[in-house]
Amino acid sequence: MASPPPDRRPLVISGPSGAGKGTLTQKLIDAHPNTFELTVSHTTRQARPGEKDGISYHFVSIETYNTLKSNGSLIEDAMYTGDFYGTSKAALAEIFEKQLIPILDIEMTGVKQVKANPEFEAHYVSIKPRGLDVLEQQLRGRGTESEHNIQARLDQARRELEFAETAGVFDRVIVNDDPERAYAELESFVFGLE
Ligand SMILES: Nc1ncnc2c1ncn2[C@@H]1O[C@H](COP(=O)(O)OP(=O)(O)OP(=O)(O)O)[C@@H](O)[C@H]1O
Repeated sequence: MASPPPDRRPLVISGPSGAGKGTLTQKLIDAHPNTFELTVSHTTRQARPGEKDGISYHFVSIETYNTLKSNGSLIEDAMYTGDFYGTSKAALAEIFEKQLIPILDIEMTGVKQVKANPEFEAHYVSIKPRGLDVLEQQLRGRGTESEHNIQARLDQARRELEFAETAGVFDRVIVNDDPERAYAELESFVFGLE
């Protein structure tokens, strides 16, 4: 897998929280650091232990977030279980300047916005969990979320799974039944090997 993907369009990866999209995305970036880079979103949510500002997210106040939104700095923005998340044009530009392919790990509201933007051409991949029960186990196992937050994420997951079925949105839906197999499918897809 030495040669870069022929298609340099950004990659949008979506799917319910806990489906493993973060892990699969990170694996793709770790395996191909000279090809892909994750866009760093702005968010109003609190940083979790171990998350670093400017690396996991740009953690900002609601005031700062609203300013970015109102001055048109965000290419997409979404509210997710009570917090705001958005991709700045600057975060994308930084990656393009390095001649790398941006990967956006975003939820469905954000996907709808970039999908509707004629100036933003991308590949769209949805990652699905094997089932909602598996998702629930993963969310609980992580131990970072409150019960209320877990329920909110599961409700959102149901909506995300329905959205993934919408014809014409995703170029590929990958079921994360086995992490190795799902990764192989993602890699083959993005490198245009199939
Ligand atoms: N800029 C953005 N626009 C829209 N959605 C975003 C953006 N940044 C992050 N998200 C989405 O917000 C959701 C919550 O992200 P967060 O990091 O708080 O939780 P998470 O449970 O760790 O997510 P995951 O397990 O899916 O990586 C995720 O589905 C993520 O894809």
